[in-house]
Amino acid sequence: MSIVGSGYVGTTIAACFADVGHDVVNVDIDEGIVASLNDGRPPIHEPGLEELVAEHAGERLRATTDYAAVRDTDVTFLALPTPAEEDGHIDLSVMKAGARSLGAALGEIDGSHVVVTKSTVVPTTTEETIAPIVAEESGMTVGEDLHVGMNPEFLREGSAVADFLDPDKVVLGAGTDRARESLRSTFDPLVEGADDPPVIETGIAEAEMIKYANNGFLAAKISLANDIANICKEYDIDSEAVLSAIGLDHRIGSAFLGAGVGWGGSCFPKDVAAIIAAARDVGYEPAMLEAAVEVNDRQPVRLLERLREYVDPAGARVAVLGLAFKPGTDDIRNSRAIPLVEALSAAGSEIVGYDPVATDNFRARYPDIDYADSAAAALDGADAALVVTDWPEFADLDGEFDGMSTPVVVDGRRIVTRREGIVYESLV
Ligand SMILES: NC(=O)C1=CN([C@@H]2O[C@H](COP(=O)(O)OP(=O)(O)OC[C@H]3O[C@@H](n4cnc5c(N)ncnc54)[C@H](O)[C@@H]3O)[C@@H](O)[C@H]2O)C=CC1
Ligand SMILES: O=C(O)[C@H]1O[C@H](OP(=O)(O)OP(=O)(O)OC[C@H]2O[C@@H](n3ccc(=O)[nH]c3=O)[C@H](O)[C@@H]2O)[C@H](O)[C@@H](O)[C@@H]1O
Repeated sequence: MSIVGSGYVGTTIAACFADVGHDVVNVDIDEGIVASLNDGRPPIHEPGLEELVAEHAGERLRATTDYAAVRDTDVTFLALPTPAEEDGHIDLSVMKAGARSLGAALGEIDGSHVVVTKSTVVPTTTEETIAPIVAEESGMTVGEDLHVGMNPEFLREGSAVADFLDPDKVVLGAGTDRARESLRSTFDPLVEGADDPPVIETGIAEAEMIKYANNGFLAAKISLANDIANICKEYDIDSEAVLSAIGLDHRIGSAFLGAGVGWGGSCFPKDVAAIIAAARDVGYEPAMLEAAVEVNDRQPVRLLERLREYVDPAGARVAVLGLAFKPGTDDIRNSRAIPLVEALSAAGSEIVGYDPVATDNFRARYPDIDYADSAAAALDGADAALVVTDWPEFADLDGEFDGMSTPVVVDGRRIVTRREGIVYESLV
């Protein structure tokens, strides 16, 4: 099989498919990524990925910048980025470029080929945008020698390999029997090795929509938890007690009820924005998803309101603890630290950021704030601390607070333990 795009998803699934016995070729335009993979080193950091790539590179796993490699395979997965445009709409420019290159390469084959969208795309994209481009460039005919499928991905950064190899479900969207058969045989060895996940065979647009429904529901679940936690806060009720109690109802479930400063990352924000924009285009105003975004946008504002109850940010030295969008990653895309740092800068604060692994990425975007190489150093002399990412090490902070000039700690993730000698305020 071929996998076009070798980023978070493309590399993870390539290594995992190789591990379950497939011959895999990764096609990426980035020569550095290709060289690194062929050397046995993954271009991204994910637990377990290094071992898999090292084991299979040069054997069942290889990488190339040359799309011609797809001709020796019978199925190609497109794992290319689908970012959001300024107005929230999905930006399909990279997908279209990939489809063009793929089609041009397929033009020279005799038999048939299956093209599967792995990227998150709004409903109808695969059939109405991707398939026609591949068909036009290749001269193939959809449903005859060109078969199309959609296989959404649910892995999380930080546990990508484990999530892919042991999924809650596998969704196989297919336009023809040939595409369905190809998806089945691709996933059979994985499904057999996993904990018997349900396999949902469905149409292509349904598969596309399942991905947005999944991410939209999870993002909205967090926002609803935040809404409830905000009410608790106003009543001085312990939101954790409330949320953990409702999580015991199996109809609600305890996952993704973590209230705090909200959701970020490379996917929830862009995917919720894209499905809202797509829904409006077809004449529906998705009020719940819009509210999920509104609540999420308010959480950092509320955190600063809490801070202002104790410290005037103008001229204050504020330690921002946690710059990554979630613990366990150096990814800062749509991190909640971003709106906070921008608002603190606008208010005239002197900001010092600290993150166990994401500092370099944050510094590249915000070179003008201070950075510390430990939480203790960030807290030293600070007038206030904002806790933004729930890194486990922040739960152990204790004597480090003694170095603060005024020990005000405003906790956006309810991770710091209250102690004598600090003014502790939680967001929720
Ligand atoms: N990152 C994640 O945790 C998840 C991402 N997704 C979805 O998967 C898709 C891919 O996301 P990521 O892997 O995170 O993207 P990424 O940005 O990490 O990787 C994309 C790769 O595509 C390559 N590329 C760009 N243009 C190309 C072209 N014309 N031909 C060949 N290669 C090209 C880039 O060099 C890069 O290596 C997106 O639709 C995303 O929403 C879905 C589930 C999880
Ligand atoms: O489409 C995607 O790319 C992926 O998006 C998310 O995965 P990811 O963004 O890696 O991270 P999550 O663990 O879901 O966290 C997302 C954000 O929600 C926040 N969060 C999560 C859980 C919670 O209870 N509370 C909460 O605020 C995290 O801090 C983080 O900012 C989904 O969980 C994956 O299933 C999906 O495949």
